[in-house]
Formats: sequence, C-alpha cells, structure tokens
Amino acid sequence: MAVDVKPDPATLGENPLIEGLERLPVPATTLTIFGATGDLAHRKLLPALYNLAHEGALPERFNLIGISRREMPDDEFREVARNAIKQYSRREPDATVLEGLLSRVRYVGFDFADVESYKKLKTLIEELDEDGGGKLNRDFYLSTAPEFFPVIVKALKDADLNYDPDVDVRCIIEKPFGVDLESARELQSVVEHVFRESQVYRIDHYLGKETVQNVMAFRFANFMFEPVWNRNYIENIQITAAEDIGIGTRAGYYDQAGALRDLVQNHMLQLLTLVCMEPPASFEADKVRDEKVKVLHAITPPTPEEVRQCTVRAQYTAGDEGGEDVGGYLEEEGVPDDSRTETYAAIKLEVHNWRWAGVPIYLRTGKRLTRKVTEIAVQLKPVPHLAFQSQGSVGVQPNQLVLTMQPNEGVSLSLGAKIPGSSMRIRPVNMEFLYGSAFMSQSPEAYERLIMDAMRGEATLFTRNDEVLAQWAIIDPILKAWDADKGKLHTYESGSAGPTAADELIAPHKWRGL
Ligand SMILES: NC(=O)C1=CN([C@@H]2O[C@H](COP(=O)(O)OP(=O)(O)OC[C@H]3O[C@@H](n4cnc5c(N)ncnc54)[C@H](OP(=O)(O)O)[C@@H]3O)[C@@H](O)[C@H]2O)C=CC1
Ligand SMILES: O=C1O[C@H](COP(=O)(O)O)[C@@H](O)[C@H](O)[C@H]1O
Repeated sequence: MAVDVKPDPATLGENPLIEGLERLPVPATTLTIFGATGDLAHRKLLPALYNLAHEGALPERFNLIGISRREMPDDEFREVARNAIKQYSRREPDATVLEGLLSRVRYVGFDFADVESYKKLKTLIEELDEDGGGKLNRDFYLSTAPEFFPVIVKALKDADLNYDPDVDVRCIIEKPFGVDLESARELQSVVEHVFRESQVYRIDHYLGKETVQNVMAFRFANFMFEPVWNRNYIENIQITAAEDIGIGTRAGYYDQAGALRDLVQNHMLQLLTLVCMEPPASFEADKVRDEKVKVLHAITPPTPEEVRQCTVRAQYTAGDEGGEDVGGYLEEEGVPDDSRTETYAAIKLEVHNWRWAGVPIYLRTGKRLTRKVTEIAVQLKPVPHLAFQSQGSVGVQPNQLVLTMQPNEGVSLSLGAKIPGSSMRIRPVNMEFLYGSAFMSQSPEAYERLIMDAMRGEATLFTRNDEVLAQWAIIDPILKAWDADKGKLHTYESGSAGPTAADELIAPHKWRGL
C-alpha cells in the first residue's frame, strides 16, 4: 500500500527551503575559504555557492576569497572553480550566473603557518569591504586538515581579523573538531581565546540535510507518533550509515581517522540525538542544542569491558564495488601494510533516562558495504496478543518505522494488513512518503543550507562546543579500548553487508537488510 502524499499546489515546483532563505536578507559578505583547492571545496562548497547564486539567495554584494598553499593568479583559480562547479553542481550551470559568481572570486596562495601573509589577506578583505556599505559579514571557512584549525584561528587573531565592531565576523569549522576528547578540548581553548561562541559555526553536514531536519519535523509536527516514542512501545532503534564506496584517494586522512572518528563521533551521534531528544521549546539554536546535549550526557561512556561486548570493528577485504573486482583496504594507495584502521564500526548504546531506559540503540557504519544507505529504523514492540493466530495467520511482524536520509529520502511505516481472501491471513505492507514525489523538487545540498545559515548567523544546525565534547566523551573510551586491545579486528568482504561479528552484537535482534 503506497500512500502518495500529493503536493500542495501553492508550493508546487518551488523549493520551500530556498524560498525561505531568499526572503531573509543577508548583509554584504566576504567569505574566505581556507583549503579552497581541496576535495571538499571542489566537490561541495564551490558547487553549493553556485547553486545559492542560481537561486538568488546570495547577498547582492558577495565576495569569495580562496586560500591554499599553491600560488596562482585569480584567473587560474576561477578556472579551477568553474571546472569544479561544472563537474559537481546538482544543476547544469547557467553561464551568466556562473560568470557573475566567478567575477566575485579572488585567490591568495600562502602557507597557513605564514602569519605575515594574513596581513595581505586583511588588506584584500578591507578593500572588498569598502564597496559593502552598511552592515558587513566576514566569514572564514576552515576547510582543511584539522591540524591547521588552531594555526589559522591564532593567525586570524594576530592579524586582527577576528573582531571588528562594524562587521559580523564568523568562523566556520569543518569536522573533525579534534581527534579525541583531549585534542578537542585543546582546540576549543584556542578557539574561545579568539572568538566568542556565537561567532563559531562547527559543521556537521548531516544537520544540513533536509531529511535529517525532517526527523525533528516528523517527531514534533505530528501528534500521533510522540505518544509511542518511548521505552513502552519501542523495542530497539537501528541507525545505519552504509557506503558502497571505499576510501578512494583519502588514505592520508582516513587511515588516521577510521570509521569511528569519521562518521560515528559526529554524524551518527547527531542522528541519535535527534531521534532521542525531548521536544525543544522552540527551534532557536540553544534550545535545540540544550536538548541534544541532554541526550548525549545520558549515554554513559562504556567501560573497557563494555567496549569488548558492545562494539565491533572491522576492515574490508577484496571483493566487489559496483560490479567491479576490487582490492582490500590494505591494498589501497597510501594505506600502510599493517594498518589496523577500522573501515566498519558497530556499537550498541543506551540512553539512560526515563524515556529510553532499556532500549538498545544500534549504530553501524562502513565503507564498501552492499549499497549506500543512511537510515534510522525504529522497531516497535510486537502486539501483546495476537487474535488471528488460531486462524492460521502468517507474517505478522511488529511495526517498523524507517526514516531514510538517502538514497530514497522519505519515511516508511510497515503495517500488518489482511491478505485478500476468505482466511484471516496477515502480511506486512508499507505506507510510504517520498520527498521526491511529495514536494516535486530536488532538495538542496546540505552545504547550501549550512553556508546560508552561517552567513545569516543562524546557528541551530551547527554543533555547540559542549555537544562536540559530549560526543567525544562517548567515543574516547572506545578509541582507547580498541587501541589497547590488539586482538579484535574483524574483516568483511567488499560489497557484503559487513562482518558476521556485527550480527552477534545485535542478537537477539537482527540488522535490517542492506
Ligand atoms: N572531502 C570530504 O568529503 C569531506 C571533508 N570534510 C572535512 O573538510 C576538511 C577538508 O577536507 P578535504 O578538502 O578533503 O582535504 P584536502 O586534503 O583535499 O584539502 C586540503 C586543502 O588545504 C590546503 N592546505 C593543506 N596544507 C596547507 C598549508 N600548509 N598551507 C596552505 N594550504 C594548505 C590544500 O592546498 P594545496 O592543494 O595547495 O595543498 C587544500 O586546499 C577536513 O577537515 C575534512 O575532515 C568533511 C566532510 C567530507
Ligand atoms: O563526513 C563524511 O561524510 C561522507 C558521507 O557523507 P554523505 O553526505 O555522502 O552521506 C563520508 O564519505 C566521509 O568519509 C566522511 O568524512
């Protein structure tokens, strides 16, 4: 049974999100991207800026400064940006919009550690600000390896770029914010020495995804689910972030990070907080963050013994990716032969509060799994009494609610329904809402929403310091126990659903099929 939600004719063909963004004016802005020639800038940030320009959402007076190590004239960087946008934009670029955007682009090449060069940057920013008039925005986007975050932040202060009474200065910091609890605290102490918390925008791009925000809409804009959203009705929750691709060319970063730091510490714990938080009083940044932090604080960091029982880590071996034979993780370029970095992690957690006590929450993520899927599956308890059993009914399953973030964005609820015929036989059917058909428009990329929000000073979809530290407090003991325990690194074949040890972790429950 597919229940097709018909689009509201009033919004047909329009994108409600962008419509909302356009209406809010953004002051003249100079956005500086540190790491402008990197993978993230190339694949996500520059295309996102193009799409914002295309939607008419960028401020009229918008300037972009790209910074990275290599020297090149403005025009050469414009060509780099043009190619990146053509290759990765979600829509075919319009030549007029693209050239209009590129005409506002400048480039400065210097080593991030070279403090003298920040003076050059300051001169350029002040020059660009001159035609700004009125209120000004100055946003610094740190899209480079995390080791440079403190270096850049300190240099911005030394160059007096962190504060100006006539300008809203903001610092957007990519993930990961630190590599463990201690380094996150150290980074925070540098950041808070230079910026006020209200100036800092820590990115977790999952929060920018429409479907992730829809978790809150689904829970708090509908009356019917909240009464069952607790330990009395919910058996377990499974959060999956599976990828079919391997690590590609990112060995330098990934081999240091592993799946736990790369996805669990940030994106997956954020999904968990959205599923488990109490309804916030309003969608105002700190109200939402306060509720999320309470959830994180209610998760007791595991002891070494609990880590042994409640976590599984594994590495992919040779197998299949998209129908092609591929080598294992240890054969990837740049990965040391003896690397023990996990490309798969599964964890069982519990939120120790009145609502969730006793409900296991399973998280799993991995590279080179069967397919790409990000979803939250809420498994309800079985009905207390099955009236049809004596009449030979088959296939009665507990209800399952699945919020899919990607690829088929939407919500699906499994229900037991009578199979047509004379006997009372039941089988599960799905009631589905799909974003694509309901709103008939393509969702904006997460980075479009986040860049726009940062420029507007809207912090709800960014993580606060105490949130990031609470996330690390859960992950840190696992990292330490895994480091100390040299024995248990499982393997799984590329293209498979993951290691069999993960099935033992979730027993007596079962993972949803990939
Ligand atoms: N790539 C992705 O899919 C994702 C990345 N992220 C995060 O985004 C950030 C950037 O990642 P990514 O783009 O992949 O990294 P890359 O390694 O691809 O890019 C790094 C950038 O930093 C520049 N750079 C490096 N060292 C210096 C230096 N000493 N001085 C000046 N410039 C320097 C590089 O310039 P040059 O080319 O001149 O060396 C390049 O522009 C990281 O924090 C990552 O965790 C988050 C989510 C996804
Ligand atoms: O942050 C990261 O996310 C991507 C997955 O993002 P998605 O939007 O495609 O789900 C992951 O591939 C990468 O390793 C990680 O750094």
